[in-house]
Amino acid sequence: MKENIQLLREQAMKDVSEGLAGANLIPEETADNVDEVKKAIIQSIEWQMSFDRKIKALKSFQGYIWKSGFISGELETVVYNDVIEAMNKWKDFEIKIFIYSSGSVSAQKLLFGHSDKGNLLKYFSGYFDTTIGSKLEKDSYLNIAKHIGVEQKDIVFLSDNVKGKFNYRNALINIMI
Ligand SMILES: CSCCC(=O)C(=O)COP(=O)(O)O
Repeated sequence: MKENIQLLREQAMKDVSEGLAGANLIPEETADNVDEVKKAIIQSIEWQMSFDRKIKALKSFQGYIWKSGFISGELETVVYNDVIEAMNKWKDFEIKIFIYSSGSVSAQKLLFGHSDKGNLLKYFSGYFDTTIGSKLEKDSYLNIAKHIGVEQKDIVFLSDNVKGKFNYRNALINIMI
């Protein structure tokens, strides 16, 4: 936990020094400022979440919270019925499903392993996170294609990213938003 808070603190210092509007510092903890530190951490996390920031400090903290939340049963992923129908259909057609997310592989497994439709990990043939490369880099998509041994033209990348910034557009894979 302390390491995750330190990452958030360092990120906050960077954000404040770069003059990002809304960024706040997280003070070092002492015997008499515990509540102030807690408040600053919550404020910083909420600010980062408000624009869905994909950065290490936030994702590490997310992984920490998710681990305790999903394992204790306090958290459960809600999955629409048609997702299960689609994945069953793809399985029947022997279409392999992989995940590539800014969330860490361990976070992906927690999320899909603890859903209201049960453990969904059986549907996935592999997991990728930004250790393969940033989602903004074309090479990440090419590396994934290499890893899974499938030609780019035979891959369909499903995304909710409507900004179209990601370089999968140049990686010659098919995209569905
Ligand atoms: C799938 S586990 C983590 C989900 C998450 O925190 C997230 O930011 C999703 O980012 P993505 O790159 O998959 O859009």
